[in-house]
Amino acid sequence: MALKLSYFDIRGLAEPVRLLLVDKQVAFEDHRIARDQWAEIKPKMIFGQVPCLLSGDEELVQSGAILRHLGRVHGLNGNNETETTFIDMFYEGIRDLHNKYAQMIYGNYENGKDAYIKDTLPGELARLEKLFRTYKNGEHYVAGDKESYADYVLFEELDIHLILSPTALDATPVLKKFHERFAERPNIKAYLNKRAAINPPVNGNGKQ
Ligand SMILES: N[C@@H](CCC(=O)N[C@@H](CS)C(=O)NCC(=O)O)C(=O)O
Repeated sequence: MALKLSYFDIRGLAEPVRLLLVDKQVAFEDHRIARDQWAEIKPKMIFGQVPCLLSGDEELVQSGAILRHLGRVHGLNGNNETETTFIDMFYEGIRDLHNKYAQMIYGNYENGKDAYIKDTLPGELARLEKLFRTYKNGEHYVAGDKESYADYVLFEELDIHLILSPTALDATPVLKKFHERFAERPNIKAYLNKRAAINPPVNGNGKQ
């Protein structure tokens, strides 16, 4: 089934999807929408927004739905109901952190960045680290021995926070190790090297 992922030329909400597809060696067209094309494309999108994954002639939107779909199709969704629910719960927790990050990035970067790093982030990461240790003390993936869609989201979330603050993970060694391990996965490593040469913005307003 031909896949086409449409999004802006930034990392944003599409990057975990790209990471998952690259890691699983699923071929896809990485369609990057230029800002001046958006006015024409927006009305064609189900919710007027992207990312959008075109799978054959099926149009999938909402980043969480896209990730869960790929999770089911590629066996990245846990081995049983308990694991699947845990993975969903973990994903939603990351989304909550990402919403706080996005509020700061888009709404209050100049005045809010330092306070976000100092007052908001440590508690958020500590909670995620505690949850991450649920399975096998966090030595592998979100749900234990096998990767899930939430691992790609977690990796990207940690990665963008390291851009924001290079010491962000110093107080959460288990998450820090996960980030280091995940970056060494051969397909991810090759993608990260390729991406570094282009260095696309993380966010739509160029702040990161
Ligand atoms: N809940 C949606 C949010 C999608 C969203 O906010 N997309 C933004 C880019 S990150 C967008 O399309 N912005 C352009 C617009 O709204 O016109 C999801 O998770 O996919």
